[in-house]
Amino acid sequence: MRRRAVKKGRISKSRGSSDMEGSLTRHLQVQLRQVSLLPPQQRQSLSTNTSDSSIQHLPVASAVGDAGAAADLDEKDFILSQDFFCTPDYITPDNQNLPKSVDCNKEEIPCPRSPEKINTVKTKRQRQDFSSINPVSPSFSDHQQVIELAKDILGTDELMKEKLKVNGTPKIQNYISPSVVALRCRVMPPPCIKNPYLDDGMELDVDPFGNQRSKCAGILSAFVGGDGLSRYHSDFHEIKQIGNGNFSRVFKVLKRIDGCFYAVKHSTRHLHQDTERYSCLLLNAHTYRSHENIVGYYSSWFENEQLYIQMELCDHSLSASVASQSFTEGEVLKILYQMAKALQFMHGQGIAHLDVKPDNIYVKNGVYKLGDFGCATLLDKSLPIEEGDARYMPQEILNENYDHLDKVDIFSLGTAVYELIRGSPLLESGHHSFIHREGKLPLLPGHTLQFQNLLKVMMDPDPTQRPSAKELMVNPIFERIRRNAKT
Ligand SMILES: Nc1ncnc2c1ncn2[C@@H]1O[C@H](COP(=O)(O)OP(=O)(O)OP(=O)(O)O)[C@@H](O)[C@H]1O
Ligand SMILES: [Mg+2]
Repeated sequence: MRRRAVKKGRISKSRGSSDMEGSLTRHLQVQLRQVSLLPPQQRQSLSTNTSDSSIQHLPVASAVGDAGAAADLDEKDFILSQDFFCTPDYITPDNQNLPKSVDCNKEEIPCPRSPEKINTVKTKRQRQDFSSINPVSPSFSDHQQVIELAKDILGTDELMKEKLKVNGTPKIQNYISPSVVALRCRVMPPPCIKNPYLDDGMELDVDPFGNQRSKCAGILSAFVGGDGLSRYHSDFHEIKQIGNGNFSRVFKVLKRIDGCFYAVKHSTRHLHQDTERYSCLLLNAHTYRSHENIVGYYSSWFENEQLYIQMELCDHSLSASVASQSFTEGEVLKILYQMAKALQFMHGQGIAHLDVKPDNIYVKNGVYKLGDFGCATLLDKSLPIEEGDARYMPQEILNENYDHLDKVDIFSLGTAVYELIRGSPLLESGHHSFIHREGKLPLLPGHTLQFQNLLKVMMDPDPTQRPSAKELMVNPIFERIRRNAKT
């Protein structure tokens, strides 16, 4: 099983018509495989424990694995948000999430478990909550705010019912209006500009909400503008675009509810099939791991058939530095050591990155982090393989030998480091890229023999001769870095 990438700079042998689907389907398979590795009792308990956000994808995965369920999923516009148990899903049609016994087409729905008294209390609480989370327009009363929003969202009949409820003299009792459900889903979290508990040194010079504070326009456009409900716009305030990929755009955003900055990647690929969507969500949760040298992952979801990934915001990637600065041996060794740590972690989880290159090595506060898991796959070759950038791929990959996928990452890392130390980008084809694949590295004047030998062995044409990430980390060349890390 193999796939070939179509990105610029990537190997581009035939992949049939499944260029875009390839990694996505593979993503699904990665997750399914992991799910199936769990013992049945554990799977059972996980799938029933919906309060644990880290495993919320499991029921979805098992649904995909089940043929009957899969057919069901085809028919429905199913809820795709990973945290679907906790937050409203903004792409799901309004009625999807209601209990089966509730007929969502009727405005007046009997609610057997909601006696009048409890309804009143709930209404009060909802009003209070809304008031406390509305710093955008503090002069607006909560009631007024709800009604104003409702005017935009609901029809007049529904509005009357809302008014009656809010006034505390409900004419219609034991009743949940779909309008109320819809309205609840449209409540925007508070725009917290800066999280007071974090001191990450990243502050905005200007108030990102600008004059929207005094107007309702901003908040309303986030609710009802463009394509309808948008989780992206209601949860985040977009600051600026910070990157452009082949199939993606990356934005610096401020999350309204916690006041922290994140990077959100919009995949510009349109994912029409449920399986494609699931697989994207699931792989992302699976591969972005909690490790100091791996770009942090927070969440992913779909809007308008596009995948959104909320990630840790980094300062920049190393590709920006290749042309502008040349690295000293000491700096490069630091990068090498930290990337070896990231790879040791990933390989230990049975995952190969397959696209290690300066572009995918990010820097944050002086710490190097491996990111972009678009080509990640399982080491045991049980999944299709999509190689990354051809310039960083060893010869065995070009020969379709996938026996040592972990060593492919080692070769790519060696090549990336070689490029950084050389201070100029590798060409897509030509003398240098050919030579480095043959293990005939030109000497690097001014650099220690120990360092040059290490690069040479990392880029050995025979993958079995290359050190593993674990072996790399204990190389004596990193002695000083290890000592410094301990102190
Ligand atoms: N977490 C992040 N923090 C800061 N900047 C980022 C982050 N992720 C991506 N970027 C920026 O966005 C650019 C594009 O990233 P992306 O991974 O989408 O590129 P790509 O690999 O070319 O895209 P694709 O995955 O579609 O092929 C990066 O080069 C980087 O400048
Ligand atoms: Mg990338």
